[in-house]
Amino acid sequence: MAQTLDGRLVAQKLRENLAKKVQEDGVKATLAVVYDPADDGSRLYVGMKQRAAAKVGIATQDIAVPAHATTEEVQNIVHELNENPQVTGILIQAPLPEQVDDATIFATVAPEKDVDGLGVTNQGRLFANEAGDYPVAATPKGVMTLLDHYHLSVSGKTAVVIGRSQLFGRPMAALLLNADATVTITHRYTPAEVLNRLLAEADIVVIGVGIPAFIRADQIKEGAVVVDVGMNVVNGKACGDVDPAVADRAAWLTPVPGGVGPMTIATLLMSTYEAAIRAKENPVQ
Ligand SMILES: Nc1nc(=O)c2c([nH]1)NC[C@@H]1CN(c3ccc(C(=O)N[C@@H](CCC(=O)O)C(=O)O)cc3)C=[N+]21
Repeated sequence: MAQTLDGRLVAQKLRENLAKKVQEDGVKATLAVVYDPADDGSRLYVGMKQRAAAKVGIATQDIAVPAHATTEEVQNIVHELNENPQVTGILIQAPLPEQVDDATIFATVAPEKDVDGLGVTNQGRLFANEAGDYPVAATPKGVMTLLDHYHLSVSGKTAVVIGRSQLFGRPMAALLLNADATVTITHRYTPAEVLNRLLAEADIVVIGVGIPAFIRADQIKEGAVVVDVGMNVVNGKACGDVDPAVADRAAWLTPVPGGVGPMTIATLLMSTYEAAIRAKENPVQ
């Protein structure tokens, strides 16, 4: 039976440490969250982020995108937040209304306020494995923190990332590569037999495709580490992309809920705090 990678527990520790630091440093951080209020998931997750931020002493400001806003209009909202000295961090909650190009909006966020690391400057730094402090997408960074907490080294391991989004798959693969794993990214055009061949060899599998039970136990190598980034609702209950029976073959598995989700939120808050500290140390002239 797989051991649990308990994201809820680790995230709670991270938030407790962060709350102490925010208090000691007296840093004022304000996170602006730009989101689509017509998206059920976004309303739920934005509410969770606000409550978690309030508990650690980070202020939030939520900006609802009007239903018919154009990409340019949302860019203008972001420009104003970029110039607002009160706002230390900006999160673009995906997905925005469908007529808005998410990637263009991510790229509009000022790099020093881009706390989810989704703009081209910060993604470029990540892909170049640049040294130094810069924000990295919260979900994949949270996955790395969780693996590290359980002393699961990725160096020299074979990793398969399923999904190639700007939010998850691409930065996940970059982080694993930067940590010296041998990484393959698969996606919707990867033939099933290729995926199965790769999974049979994978020491680490990280999946985020939004399809319940996409991965079954017989596809996984015995003793693998399986990280489930999926966030689905089936019969009113949260579930991931991994069939629960995977626990019979994997050595380690993240639950849903209680795995990657809480790590994402704790990581976002830490990145928001770090951006506010950097802003204090290097004020923009
Ligand atoms: N720029 C951007 N960054 C994101 O990080 C981002 C985003 N856009 N858009 C949407 C997704 C989704 N997301 C979640 C975060 C936490 C939980 C979470 O904590 N879930 C709870 C369960 C919640 C429930 O019960 O439904 C858990 O897994 O335990 C879920 C989903 C962040 N996202």
